[in-house]
Amino acid sequence: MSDRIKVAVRVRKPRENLPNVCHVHGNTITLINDDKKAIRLSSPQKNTAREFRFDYCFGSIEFTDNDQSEIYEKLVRGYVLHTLEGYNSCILAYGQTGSGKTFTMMGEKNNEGIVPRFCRELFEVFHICHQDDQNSEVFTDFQVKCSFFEIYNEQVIDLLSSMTQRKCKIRERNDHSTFVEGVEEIVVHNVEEIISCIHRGNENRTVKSTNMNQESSRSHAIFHISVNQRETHKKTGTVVECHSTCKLVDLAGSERLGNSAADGKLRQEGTSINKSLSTLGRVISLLAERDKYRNRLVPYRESALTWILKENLGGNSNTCLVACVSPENHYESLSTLRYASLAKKVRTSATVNSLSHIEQMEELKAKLRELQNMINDKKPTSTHQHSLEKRIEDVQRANFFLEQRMAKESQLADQALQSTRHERDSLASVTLQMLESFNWNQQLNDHATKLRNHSQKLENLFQKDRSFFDVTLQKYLT
Ligand SMILES: Nc1ncnc2c1ncn2[C@@H]1O[C@H](COP(=O)(O)OP(=O)(O)OP(=O)(O)O)[C@@H](O)[C@H]1O
Repeated sequence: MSDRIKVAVRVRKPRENLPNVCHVHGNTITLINDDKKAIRLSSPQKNTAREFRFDYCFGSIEFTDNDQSEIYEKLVRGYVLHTLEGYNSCILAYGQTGSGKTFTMMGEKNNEGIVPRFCRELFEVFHICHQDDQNSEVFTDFQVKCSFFEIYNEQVIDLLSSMTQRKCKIRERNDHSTFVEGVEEIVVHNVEEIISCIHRGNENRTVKSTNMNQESSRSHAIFHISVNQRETHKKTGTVVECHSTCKLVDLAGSERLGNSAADGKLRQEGTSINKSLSTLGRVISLLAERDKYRNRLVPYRESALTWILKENLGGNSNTCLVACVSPENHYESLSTLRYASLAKKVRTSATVNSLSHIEQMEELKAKLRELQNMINDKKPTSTHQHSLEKRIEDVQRANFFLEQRMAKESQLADQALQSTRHERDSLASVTLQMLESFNWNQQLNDHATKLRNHSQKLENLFQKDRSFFDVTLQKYLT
């Protein structure tokens, strides 16, 4: 789905005794000059007055809890749903220092901002889905991981790592999207775990006191949520997987160095912040006029911030910019509103990152084909070719020796086999002879037994005859 970046403006309450130069009417903002004359944000070519409209405008007259929940409900809830539908999302808070970016993103203890509210709702929806699963034909399994890092002086620092100041690198994938390598990704199972990650990361953020803000963020902070959903059809067993990410970004404040920075370190931080924000501005303005500057290279790589946000600014993402305005300063407010209205023109093209197992297999097969083609197409350079040829020679030589050794061993094995066979045959004939003599002995035994039986019978007959003779002789004598 191709859609433009949504832009919301949040005007905070002016500081004590300072005039409010920014007025909110519905979705329109009017900027008032110090002499109370309305300044028309006019186009330079035509001198016609023009009002700037945004998708949402929030004017904070009173600091109430409603402000935070109103922004969440009108603007952010939709992005929770996008994430659950499988789209990548990104919400960025932009504005001058002290304008309320951290307040908008993180909030305060009893008045939470976008990030904790987003996480709470995400887990609430999972809970509802699990309850629904009992009556549904599909079973959904969710896995949520989060990471939290900051970009401080152009370096990416992991805010959840157990190692202090763990620096990470930004890498590009084959599909040209970027990621932070080596950042700790924590698997979270419930709201408590994810909220504790937010708190832990916030405690590790680089914050300092400046002339403009007691607790000024000196870095861009990115809370990254990745959601894996696995839907299994109970009857058919078909599985559909879906992976989406959401980046919630609290940018460091744009600042006029004369206003905010005093010593060298603060100045250096301020310069680095302004540099990355101006690269973000250039990327946004080139993307806003994409049709006009189709052949111009978008300078994503010129700052760590734009390099990490590449996909969210010009690729597969539903993105939203919340521009925070401090209404006491006309110049700063004007600059923020101009930045925000430029972002309105940028289009991204979000697609659902969902894959069935068959599609996943196809994707893997395609990757395998790609790799095979790469191997086949690889044309070695002359030095590479030389070393390859040498290796082939070595392998062939080793192969020859192996063959020789195998032939010798097989000859020895043949000889051993012959002598074993001979020994076996002679043993067999001895066994046969022994068997024959054993049989003969057996026969002799049988004959002896028979003879013994016969002699026994003869003895019996003889005994009988003898007794008969004795009886007859007795009779005769008497
Ligand atoms: N809408 C608001 N309601 C209540 N308090 C606010 C609001 N906006 C800002 N504040 C308060 O103003 C102060 C400065 O806000 P915050 O630190 O959020 O500014 P920031 O834009 O993040 O500044 P920096 O860029 O210097 O970090 C904080 O004390 C914050 O509580």
